[in-house]
Amino acid sequence: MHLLIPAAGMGRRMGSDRNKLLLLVRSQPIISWTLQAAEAASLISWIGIIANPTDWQDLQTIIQQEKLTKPVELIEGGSTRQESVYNGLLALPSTAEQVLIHDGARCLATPDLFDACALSIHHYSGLIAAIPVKDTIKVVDEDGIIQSTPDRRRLYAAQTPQAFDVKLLKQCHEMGIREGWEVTDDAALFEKCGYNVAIVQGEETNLKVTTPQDLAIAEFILTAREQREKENFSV
Ligand SMILES: Nc1ccn([C@@H]2O[C@H](COP(=O)(O)OP(=O)(O)OP(=O)(O)O)[C@@H](O)[C@H]2O)c(=O)n1
Ligand SMILES: C[C@](O)(CO)[C@H](O)COP(=O)(O)O
Repeated sequence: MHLLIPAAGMGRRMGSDRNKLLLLVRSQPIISWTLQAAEAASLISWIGIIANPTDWQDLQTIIQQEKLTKPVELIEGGSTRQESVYNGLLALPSTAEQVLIHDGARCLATPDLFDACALSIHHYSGLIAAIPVKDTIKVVDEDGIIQSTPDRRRLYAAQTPQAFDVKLLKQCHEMGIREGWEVTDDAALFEKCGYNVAIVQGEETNLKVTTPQDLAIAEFILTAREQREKENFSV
């Protein structure tokens, strides 16, 4: 299975002066954790990192340090996540029939989650990892006045990995370009084109590192994981 990793963001909400994926969590760049999970996922055979050429040298160094056994390609990013993913789709090897797309910023996704999505995409043409929302969600008008409270039992928070049939996703992106659609995930393009998108159970810990607070939470989760591994090893 081919994996595209959008990694060409600016990290504005992080307030960082460089791509946030190069910031360290537990002494390793965020993107390193993402790559380690992709390397450990047994069903991923090829990795495309979509990034700005200004970061390519740093990324090459990280790729070498990680000693990845899977082929990795660097692909030029766009000015939005949507554009970056489209560039990634155009750069896929012609043999790729299905693709997983996973935000570089979701560095806590487990190899099992990648594999669960890679397995399930054989039954659907589009799917996403997602978890039921825990809060009550309000829809507001432009003045911030609540208009409605959707039934929480029908609400899910979208994560990545997201997986799709490559030909269909390319068509949806091209339709999006023609129609001027601006969306924040690939599933939204699929939905707008009238295709079904299924949900695979995501992970509570699969947060997108977006703000400085998320960095601290990611650090905490990775420390707890390492501690648990040590305890299991010593038993
Ligand atoms: N032009 C862009 C913008 C975002 N991304 C990637 O899409 C993922 C999700 O985006 P987000 O977390 O919003 O990252 P940033 O765009 O860097 O953050 P911000 O919106 O705060 O600037 C990240 O892995 C990011 O690198 C991308 O490949 N190309
Ligand atoms: C794709 C995504 O991670 C699903 O939650 C999210 O939509 C990315 O959005 P962002 O606006 O780029 O943070």
